[in-house]
Amino acid sequence: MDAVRFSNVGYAYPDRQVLSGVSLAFAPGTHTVLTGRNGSGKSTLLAMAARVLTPDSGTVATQARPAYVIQHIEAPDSMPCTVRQAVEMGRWPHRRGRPLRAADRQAVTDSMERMGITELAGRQLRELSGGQRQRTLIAQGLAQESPILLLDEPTAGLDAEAHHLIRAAVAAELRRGTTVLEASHDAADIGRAGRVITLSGGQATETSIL
Ligand SMILES: Nc1ncnc2c1ncn2[C@@H]1O[C@H](COP(=O)(O)OP(=O)(O)OP(=O)(O)O)[C@@H](O)[C@H]1O
Repeated sequence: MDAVRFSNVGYAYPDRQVLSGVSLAFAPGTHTVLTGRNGSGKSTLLAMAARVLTPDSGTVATQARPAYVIQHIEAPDSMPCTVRQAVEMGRWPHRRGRPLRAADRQAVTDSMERMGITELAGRQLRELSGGQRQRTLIAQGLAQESPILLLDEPTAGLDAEAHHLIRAAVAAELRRGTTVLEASHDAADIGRAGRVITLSGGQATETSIL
């Protein structure tokens, strides 16, 4: 069974058609980078895999509920939330309303460590830099321990250390069999992927890797 499958998927925002008849299948444990110009539909495709958006036509199937790391988050002043609490949100799918258990706390602690944000645990999200917030979002995604990880430009705007930590986290996820689907413009990220798909004009094209 495929980890993620798009079958003849189309999607339009009110004023523009973004994707038309896209069919793609991703085998379990594979690493794919989605690339293409700004506005080509990478985020839209990932959001459909995460079930945040519903395709206008065609179907999207996933073997499990994916962990989805969006590109940016707003942290309004009126919303108090520490870094640790934000990462704990990644455990919601496991908890189904029950209190946090030792295994949940361990997953949260490990994910913060993997993203180098342990020292920030008690800080409010609104007090963080953009890069620190991005690390927090990725830690939240890792804490979900889903077999599918969707990353929307995870390294954009981050320093070299964060870049390295994210690459190490992706490599570790692949070793444990996670399917990783990542949007990126970064040549080094693209070079590391097992498979590269370019979006353009609403279509997805496989790019051969030499
Ligand atoms: N909420 C929205 N309402 C209307 N149009 C939107 C909305 N979100 C995205 N779009 C448009 O849909 C197209 C695809 O956007 P999308 O964010 O999927 O592209 P992307 O490939 O991820 O771009 P980038 O590289 O800039 O992140 C763009 O033309 C964008 O302007």
